[in-house]
Amino acid sequence: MNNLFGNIQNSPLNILPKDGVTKYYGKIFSDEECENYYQYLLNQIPWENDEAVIFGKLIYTKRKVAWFGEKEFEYTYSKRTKYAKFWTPELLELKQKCEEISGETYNSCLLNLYHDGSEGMAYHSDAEKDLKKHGAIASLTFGAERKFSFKHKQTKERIDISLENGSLLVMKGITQENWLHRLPPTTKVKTPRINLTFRTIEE
Ligand SMILES: O=C(O)CCC(=O)C(=O)O
Ligand SMILES: [Fe+2]
Repeated sequence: MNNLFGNIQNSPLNILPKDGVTKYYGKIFSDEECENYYQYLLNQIPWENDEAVIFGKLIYTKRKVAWFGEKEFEYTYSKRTKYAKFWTPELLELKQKCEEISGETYNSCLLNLYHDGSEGMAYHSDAEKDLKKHGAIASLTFGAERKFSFKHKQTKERIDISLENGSLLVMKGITQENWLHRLPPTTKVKTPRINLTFRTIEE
């Protein structure tokens, strides 16, 4: 069906049974686009690994991070204030693609580089005060396919999904209020995965 944005697949179903809306669009890039973006991100992003507090979350793992946005948004990093770097043309392309497909807008992006399955991210929700309340978060995956898990804060119900190369996942509505999510470590994955989460910062 054609709409404002061209030829977009039917909106996928909510993968959460209640208390939030999270949609998995599957692979949205061609194999060639995936490879080009993967190489670009791996080699051209100024990855940093250090302790950091981003959106109130202490980061102390081996995974690397980078932070971009439409302006120099600030965040606390090892007790120093760091500023978002301005979008690169490639990140802007990726942002626009997420916006077209999800029908939402974003003004910043946190990037994560997990070198292999030994690196992951513990259960958390992304609902810090700087983030727009109930704002959508669009998550892109390039590289290794990894499992991603949700856990309901009250019922402890779990939902697992596999995030494939070139895929888009969008969490929105009251998802962050009611569900935690994590990227579990695994011994099975030996290659890097790059994740981009597009978000909306409110000042
Ligand atoms: O790597 C992922 O898929 C998730 C990353 C994440 O949850 C975050 O950066 O807040
Ligand atoms: Fe998150």
